[in-house]
Amino acid sequence: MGENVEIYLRLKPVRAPSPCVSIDVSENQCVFDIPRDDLAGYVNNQREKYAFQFNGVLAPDAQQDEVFERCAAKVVTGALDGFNGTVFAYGQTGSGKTFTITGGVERYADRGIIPRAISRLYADIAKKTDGKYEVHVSYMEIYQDQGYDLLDPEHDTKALEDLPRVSVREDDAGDFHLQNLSTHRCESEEDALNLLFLGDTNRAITETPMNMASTRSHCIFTMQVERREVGSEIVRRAKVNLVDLAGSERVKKTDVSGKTLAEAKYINLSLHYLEAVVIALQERAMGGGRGHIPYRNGLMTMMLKDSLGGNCKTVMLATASPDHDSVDESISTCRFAQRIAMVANVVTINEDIDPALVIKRLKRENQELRDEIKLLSGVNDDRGALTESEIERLRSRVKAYVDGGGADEGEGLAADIGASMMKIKASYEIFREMVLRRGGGGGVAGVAAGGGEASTSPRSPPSPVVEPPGAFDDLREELRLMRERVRQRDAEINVLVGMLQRGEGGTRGGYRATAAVPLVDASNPSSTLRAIVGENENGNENDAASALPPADVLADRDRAFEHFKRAYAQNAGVERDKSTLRELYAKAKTLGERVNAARDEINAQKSKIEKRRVARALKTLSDADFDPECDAVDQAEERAKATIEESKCEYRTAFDELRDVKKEIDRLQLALDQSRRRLTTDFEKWLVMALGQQNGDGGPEETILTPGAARILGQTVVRPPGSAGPVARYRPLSAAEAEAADAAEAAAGAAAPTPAAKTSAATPAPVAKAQTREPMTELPMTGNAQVDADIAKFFAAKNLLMKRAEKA
Ligand SMILES: Nc1ncnc2c1ncn2[C@@H]1O[C@H](COP(=O)(O)OP(=O)(O)OP(=O)(O)O)[C@@H](O)[C@H]1O
Repeated sequence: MGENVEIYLRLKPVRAPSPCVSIDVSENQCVFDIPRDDLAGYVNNQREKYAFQFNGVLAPDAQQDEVFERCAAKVVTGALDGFNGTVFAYGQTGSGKTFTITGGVERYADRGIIPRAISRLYADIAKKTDGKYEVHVSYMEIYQDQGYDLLDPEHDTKALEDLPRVSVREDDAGDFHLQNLSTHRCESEEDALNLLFLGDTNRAITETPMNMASTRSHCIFTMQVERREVGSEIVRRAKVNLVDLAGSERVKKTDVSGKTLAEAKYINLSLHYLEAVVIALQERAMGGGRGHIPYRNGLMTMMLKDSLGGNCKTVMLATASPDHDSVDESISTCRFAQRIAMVANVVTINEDIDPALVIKRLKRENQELRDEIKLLSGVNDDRGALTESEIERLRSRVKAYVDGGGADEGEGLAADIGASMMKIKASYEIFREMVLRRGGGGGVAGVAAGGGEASTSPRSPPSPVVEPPGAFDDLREELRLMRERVRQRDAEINVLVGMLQRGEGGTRGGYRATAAVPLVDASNPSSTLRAIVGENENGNENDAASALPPADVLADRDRAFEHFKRAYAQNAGVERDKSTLRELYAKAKTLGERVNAARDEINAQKSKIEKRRVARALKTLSDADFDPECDAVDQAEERAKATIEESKCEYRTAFDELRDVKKEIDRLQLALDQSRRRLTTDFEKWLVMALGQQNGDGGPEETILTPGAARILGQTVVRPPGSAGPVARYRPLSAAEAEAADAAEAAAGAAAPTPAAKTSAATPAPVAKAQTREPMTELPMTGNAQVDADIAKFFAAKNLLMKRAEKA
């Protein structure tokens, strides 16, 4: 997609704006109307009116959020879609470039494009569900055409020379690569903001006294965004450059000498190179020029190669001061912007194939092909017979496959057989024997003894299999264990479903349907209760928990919970974790205060230095004899720098500690959440069992609950035909029954039962309702079509609830 660079003009608020400068925000125009008398000192004395057109004009009262939304937000959003982007500020010294790109330190609302871009990027990433995003950040300063890494964590920075130097390498395709510039992975917005703060602080304290109040260097903050789609080999990479260029004023006007002149020359030179690149691009856009774009001349132009004439959405923010003295510089800024607007970029999504994933896939395909070749050529099968252990391994694979039938087992079987025809045939033999013996053991004698040959020979018709004594014992035992496991799962499902329904605050506030629960080991009920509650602190079993609480405690869910919690072994650990968490919070608070205090101190010292430099700059202008080189060592500034240095150490130490504490808090909170969930689940199980046991009943197959007990559990009780008295047999409702119960309740206009936790055991309403229902028929599995359909419906409903429970 061909896209021209967008240009915006931002005027800085000044006390006395020149009457020569006017803007039309709705027309995006800025007009300089200069009386003929004033022309002598200005850029072109043949004209008196200059009108410049922009993509947008931001008036002096435009706020930082408007500037971000209009100029930079789309560039940030584009990066998430894989488009490179650059926003750069260009204008004379003091016109507001740094204020626009980085922001002011006084007010939160003054934060500039970089911190806002960081926040927006992470906020947008949080909303994305289409893949995994990673952000890397780098921050570089270019001073006298030399790059410096502002984010080097190793060095104790006192001067610019302390920072690592960045160099550029050009590859065969003419692309430039930065070397020795650190990039930092940022998991969160906070990480990225802290790096920005570190870079800004380094930038402030490495300014030389000769810099005065103006920035003599270019700064580039880069965010690289990488997106990987789940299950795809394609990776999208895009980078966003946020650039604060050095002041663009002319040397002759600033009338400086010595080191400042050298700096100004460098700045002018690099901006001159920038201008040369832009002019060459403009000529190319108009169909002329030599086609060569002189990016290679300077570091800044190499850095901006993609942004100017390359694959990048680029926005230029021209900043200008609308006061009388700055009119000529403002006109030249606007002229430069007009040239930039001619530059056309070709913007494409940066998608790449992730080589690691491709290698993995190719390796897999390769292996499959090798297997296929072996299979077709029978290479592997000229070896001897399968060994006993190979056959045993195959047997257990085949058995697992038959038992589980899941994808994993299937893959396991295929992986084990590989490309060996001999193993495939042996597997068929094992299948055959299993079918003939109905899953019984027995060797694959033919395979073992005769090897490949024996296994391939046609088999004689199956002879009637005589079951050897005890042949099925292990299978029966296995079956019994499996049934047991199924029953346990059912109990867990019921607890989950109940929790889900109560959590959802459904219309009825209680269990809709419940299966018979294998609640208590009939032979030793209290052992089951003990198993849930666990061992106490000393490693002894907890008798308090296995002892049933009094009936009135069990009848009140809240009190029952308190009873359970007191006895619950893991509760002591939870309480300990809670108190550790409280301590960690207090520690984090103190550390946070230390970080903020250090940050405030650094900012205060930074603005102190800035003010001193402004004062000295003014003195340079007003006092002809003042020599900035002689006044280079300003004691107060040196002290301020030393304080910044100390505060920086304090900031880093406190921040590192805070990060560690935060990680610990996150871990502990996760553990606590898990413990809380376990506590609730175990309580539900315990309550079901305790209530079942209280009734003096409960066996492996089903539990007898009184209607009151059922109500405490929040369950709907269905009275089977013929049952009478205070005891209700507790069994599943079919989906049809549940629907019928709903309809009956709605028709009766009855209020939904309150959540079980708050229902008193004496409240008869829900039970009375259950008792007045038509007696339901038991659900014998007789093959009766209607009954089977009901069962099927019930399980469908149960599965649905299970899925929702899992989701929840
Ligand atoms: N839009 C604005 N609103 C309020 N204050 C501003 C605005 N623009 C700039 N300023 C103030 O003007 C002063 C100079 O601005 P800034 O440092 O951003 O200029 P600059 O163009 O980056 O200068 P240099 O080329 O020296 O880096 C600062 O004190 C800044 O707070």
